[in-house]
Amino acid sequence: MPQSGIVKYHVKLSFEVDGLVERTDMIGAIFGQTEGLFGPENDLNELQRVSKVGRIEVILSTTASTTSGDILIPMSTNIDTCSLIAASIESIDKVGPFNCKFKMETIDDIRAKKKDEIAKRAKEIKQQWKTRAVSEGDTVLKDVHEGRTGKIDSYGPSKLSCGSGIKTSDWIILVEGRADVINLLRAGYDNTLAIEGARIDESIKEICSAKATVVAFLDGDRSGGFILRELKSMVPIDYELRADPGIEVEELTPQRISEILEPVAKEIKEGSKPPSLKNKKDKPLADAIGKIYPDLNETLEAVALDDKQAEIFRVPISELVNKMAGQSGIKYLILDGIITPRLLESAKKTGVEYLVGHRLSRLSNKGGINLKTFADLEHNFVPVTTSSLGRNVGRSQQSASKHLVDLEKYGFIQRIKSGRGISVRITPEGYSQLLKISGTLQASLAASPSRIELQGLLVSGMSEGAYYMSLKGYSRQFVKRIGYVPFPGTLNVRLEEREFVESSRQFDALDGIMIDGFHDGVRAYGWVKCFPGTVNGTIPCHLIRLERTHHEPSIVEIIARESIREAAGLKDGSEVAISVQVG
Ligand SMILES: Cc1cc2nc3c(=O)[nH]c(=O)nc-3n(C[C@H](O)[C@H](O)[C@H](O)COP(=O)(O)O)c2cc1C
Ligand SMILES: Nc1ccn([C@@H]2O[C@H](COP(=O)(O)OP(=O)(O)O)[C@@H](O)[C@H]2O)c(=O)n1
Repeated sequence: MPQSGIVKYHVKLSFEVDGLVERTDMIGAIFGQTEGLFGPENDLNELQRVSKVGRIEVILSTTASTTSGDILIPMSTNIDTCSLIAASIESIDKVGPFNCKFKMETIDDIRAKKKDEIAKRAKEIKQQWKTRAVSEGDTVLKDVHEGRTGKIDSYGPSKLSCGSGIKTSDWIILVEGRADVINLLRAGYDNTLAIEGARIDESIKEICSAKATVVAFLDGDRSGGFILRELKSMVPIDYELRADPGIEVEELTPQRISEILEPVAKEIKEGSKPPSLKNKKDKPLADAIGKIYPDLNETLEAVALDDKQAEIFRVPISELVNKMAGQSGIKYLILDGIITPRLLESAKKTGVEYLVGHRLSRLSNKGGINLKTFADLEHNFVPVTTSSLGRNVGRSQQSASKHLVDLEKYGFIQRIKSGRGISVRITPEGYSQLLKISGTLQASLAASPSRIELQGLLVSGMSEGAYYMSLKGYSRQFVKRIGYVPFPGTLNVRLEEREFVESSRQFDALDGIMIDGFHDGVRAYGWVKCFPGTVNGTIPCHLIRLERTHHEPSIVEIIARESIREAAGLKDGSEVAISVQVG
């Protein structure tokens, strides 16, 4: 085979020799008798030297007195040279002392053959991919719509494109256009409605208000953001989903759609299950408690009800024992607190039948009173929306939703559907995990260091630091807030050890000196958080954390009044120690 270049042609010849010969005789005849016929550019020896002809294969078979066989010559020249070589070999009439005859059989175009193979394989891949996409779609379809298949349809007076399932599904996905509806149908979602243009149609408001859950799934570009804002001002959106940055929903693969939508679909579907009481007999009590729990929760008060569930009194728990003394006719006593032995005793004396609170402290001798917790009655759930939860923890709505699913999987929370949204509560297992975490946090905060020390190696980047640092929008603020115009650039330090990378994450939660992000009319620039410190013990600097960066977490960036490389005589690979003041 040619060493370099791609084999383009296989030149095949057959031969017959009137005598017994070996491979080397054939090769010798081919090279020897064609040499110099048509100049170096068409000479087999020369062509092989420049790797345009590969190793010549000779396949021999012999009889008692003759030899025949085939020759295969891999070539990467043009077809003219191939033909010329074939014709030259056909002109050979002697191998050693024996007469012979060569006959050109074929010139195979290897690239064409390869192309055919590639095309065949491509068809296979496409077929497999299509099959996979369809089966993925089917799974989602089965999970989400319990077997319904969808087709494109239209909705309302404006004939908005939609999936055929929007009328019957109790939740709806709002997308931007018809192509998105089609793409979501491919992925198995038929409860999709295209808003078609940023102006929100009246009929959209109508259908949304009739659905238990409304999901917005918009393009990952700027206009997707605008549409989302507009939508949110017109209709209540329970879940805000976006395609990946810069990508449109119509461009997503079925697999990606499923990754984005499935957790939400699952949550909606699971959330639709009504809460199940441990004991069905508690239903009337649970209903009664359900009416007062939202107003009682987190008030630290107690409410007493008579047998018709009418309120007798409502007092702070601290006054409850005194209040109960001498009371009669209390059937239900419900408190936003723990049922203690003292309260139990007092309730017994008053003739209370049902005593309900958040938890029971160690109690013995119930004495005929029905003791219940809100958890027993499914009433200690807190309503949440995954978008607000995401906002609170600085994550996307998708990841908040995924976290809730995971927390439930581990048994730390329970979720139920409530009204338009979901409600969650922490399980005893979740509560004990929280206690553990809070203990660890308290211990580490008590020992919280006043400096964070990091070590790493100096590395170069893509010279973007200098550009950003030179922008007026930043440099004006730097002077005001850190007291100097920094050297244009950032010194990148790669933290080689995991413990330093972990330490550096603390900066994200710490307050630093803020340099605000800004907009220059064309694009937005992110914020910068600065922490004062020193490099290698002497050079004053600020470690910066950026809202937007292309660096991975193992790289920290340092700014200073001067060039740190020059001041400390550093080059790529030099060790850098950073000491940053915190708190
Ligand atoms: C003051 C400052 C502001 C920055 N603002 C942005 C920004 O708005 N968007 C962005 O993508 N990167 C921003 N960057 C980050 C750079 O893109 C980059 O991640 C890094 O800071 C410098 O890269 P380099 O080491 O390859 O030069 C900013 C960097 C600095 C120093
Ligand atoms: N205070 C500073 C800031 C940057 N620098 C260096 O100045 C150069 C320009 O910074 P930059 O952020 O544009 O470049 P890279 O970090 O992308 O290589 C880099 O070689 C930095 O390491 C420095 O020596 N001292």
